[in-house]
Amino acid sequence: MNYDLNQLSKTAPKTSTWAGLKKLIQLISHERRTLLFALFAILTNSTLNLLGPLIIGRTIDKYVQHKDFNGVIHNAILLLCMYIVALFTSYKQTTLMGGVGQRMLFTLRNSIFNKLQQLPVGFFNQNKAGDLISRVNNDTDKLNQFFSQSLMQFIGNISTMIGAGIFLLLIKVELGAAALSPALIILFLTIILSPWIKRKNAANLKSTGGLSGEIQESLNNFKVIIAFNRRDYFRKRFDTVNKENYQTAIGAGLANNVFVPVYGLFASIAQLIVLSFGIYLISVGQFSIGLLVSYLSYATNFYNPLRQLAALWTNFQLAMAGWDRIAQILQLESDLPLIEQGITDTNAGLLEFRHVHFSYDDSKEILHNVCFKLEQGKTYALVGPTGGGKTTTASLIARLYDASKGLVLLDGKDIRTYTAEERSLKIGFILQEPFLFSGTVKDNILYGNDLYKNHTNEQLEKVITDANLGSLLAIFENGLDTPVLSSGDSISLGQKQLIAFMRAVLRNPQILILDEATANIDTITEKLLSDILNKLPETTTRVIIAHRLNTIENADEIFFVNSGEVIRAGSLNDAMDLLLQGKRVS
Ligand SMILES: Nc1ncnc2c1ncn2[C@@H]1O[C@H](COP(=O)(O)OP(=O)(O)OP(=O)(O)O)[C@@H](O)[C@H]1O
Repeated sequence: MNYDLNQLSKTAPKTSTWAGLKKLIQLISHERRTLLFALFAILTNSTLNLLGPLIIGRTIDKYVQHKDFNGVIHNAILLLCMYIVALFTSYKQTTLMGGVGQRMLFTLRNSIFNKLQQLPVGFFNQNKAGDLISRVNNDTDKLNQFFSQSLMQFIGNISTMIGAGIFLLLIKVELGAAALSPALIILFLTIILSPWIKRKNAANLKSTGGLSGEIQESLNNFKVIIAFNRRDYFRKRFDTVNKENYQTAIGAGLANNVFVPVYGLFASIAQLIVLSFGIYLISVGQFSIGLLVSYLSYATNFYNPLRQLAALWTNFQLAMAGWDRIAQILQLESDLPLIEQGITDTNAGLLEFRHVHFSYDDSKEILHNVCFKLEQGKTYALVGPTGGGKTTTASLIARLYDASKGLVLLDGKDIRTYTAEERSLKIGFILQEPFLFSGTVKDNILYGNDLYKNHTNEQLEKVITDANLGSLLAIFENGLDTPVLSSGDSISLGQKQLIAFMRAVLRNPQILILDEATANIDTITEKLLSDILNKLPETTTRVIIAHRLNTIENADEIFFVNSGEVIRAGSLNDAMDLLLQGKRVS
C-alpha cells in the first residue's frame, strides 16, 4: 500500500477555497459559544468604528461651522466613550480567539499524534520522521495563528468594509460608486492570484518538512557519519535542501506580499477620486465639508481593512496549505484493517502462509507465492542469504504488514480477524534492532505488559527468575534499576537485545520470533539464551532467524529463504549445502 504522503498529495483532489474554509471552521465548531462572543465583540467594534466618521462629519457641519462648542464637546465625549468601548471589544475578541487557537492547536496535535500511533509500519517506512514532526509542530501552528489572530480580524475587517461601503453609497451614490470602483480590480486580482499564493505556501511547508527530515536523518546517523567521515556529504545534502527551503520561502514571501503595495496604491487612488469628485460636488453646492470629511474617513475605513485583508488572506492560504498536510495524515486509514469474518480452517496448524505474495510499496514483489505451516511447540529456523526475505516473512507472521495476495492464518483463523492487542499477546517479536525507551531496564521490560505493571522490584525479580531469565538480569549492574538513556545508547547492542528478549519472553507468547536476536551477544550469553529458549513452555512455538547456523542446531524444521521464496531445507546439513551452493538474491 502506498503511504508516501508526498506522492499522495500529488494525486489528491484539489479542494476549493470555500470547501477548505468550511473544513477549517468545522475544526472549531464546538467552540460555538466563545465564537459567538468573539463575533459579537468584533461586530460591536466595527459598528463603533463606523459610527465615528458620521458623528465627526455631523459635528463639523452642525457645531463647528456654527461655533457651538458645547455641541463639539458633547460629541467629543461621546466619541471618546465609543473608542473606549471599541478598545475593550477589540481586547476581548483577541483574548477569546487566542484561547480558541491554543485549544485547537492542543486538540489537533493530540489527534495527529494519536493517528500516528495507529498507523501501520508501512507508513513509517515510506515517510521521513522529520517531515512528520514538521507536520505535528509547524503546520498545526499555522492553523493556530490563523484562528487566534486572523479569523476574527478577517470577519471584523469584512464587516467594517461592508459597513463603510454601505455608508459610502448611502451618503452619495455616485461618489460612493466612484470610490469603490478600484476595489473591484483588487477583488479580481485576489481571485486570480489566490491559487498561486496557496501553491507557493504549500511548497514552502513541504520543503520545511524536507529540511527537518534531513536534520533528523543526519542526527540519527551521526555515529556513522563521523566514523565514515561523511560530514561533507551530509553538509552538501543539507545545503541542497536548505537552499530549496530558502528559495521556496522567498517564493512564498513574494507571493504573500505581492498584494500589499497594490492595495496601498488602489487605496490612494480611491482617496484621490473622493477628494477631487467631492470638492467638485461642494463647489456646485451638492455636498458639505463635514460630509466630505466623513466620506474620506469611510473610504479609509473601506480600504485600510482591504489592505489588511491581503495579509490575512495570506495567513488563510498558509493555514489551508498546513491543513491539507495535516488532513492527509488524519484521513489515512488507521492501522491494518480488522476484518469481521475471515476463513477458518482447523487444519491450518498454529500458523500458515497460503500462497502469500508481498511487496512493500507496490513496485517490487518481495515474497512470491510463499506457503508453509508452523505447528505448536516446535522450533523453526529461517536461514538464507542477506536480503532473501527472512525479516519480511517474520514481519508478516506478526502482521506488521498485510500480504498483497494470499492468506496468513493464525490458530486456524485469518490473521486479519485478530485485534492488534490479541495479536500482540499471541506473538512476541524480537527485532533485529530492538528499540528501547528512556527509563530503566524495568520500564523497558514492562513495556506493553499490563500483567506485571504494579509489581515491586522484588516481585518482578521473582517472576523473572521463575521464567529462567534471572541469569540475564544479573548481567545488568543495577538489575532492574539500571538506567537506559534515550533510544538505549547508554547500553550495548547485545544488552539491548537481552532486554528485548526478556520483554518478549515475559509476555509468554504462543509464537516467539527472534530475528538475529543473538547476533550481538557473546558465546556464553548466547548459550544462556539457548537454554532459556529450550526451557520455554512446551506450547511455545519458536521462529529463529539466524545467520550463524550453530544457533539453530535444535530446530525441528529449517526453512531456506531466498529471493522471496521459502522452501523446506531439510536437515541442518542440507541448509548448509543450500547456503554453500551460493544461492544469492536475484
Ligand atoms: N522497509 C522496506 N521497504 C522496501 N523494501 C524493503 C524494506 N525492507 C526490506 N526490503 C527489501 O526486501 C527484501 C528482503 O529483505 P529482508 O529484510 O526481508 O531480508 P533478510 O533475509 O531478512 O535480510 P538480512 O539477512 O540482511 O536481515 C530486500 O530486497 C530488501 O531490500
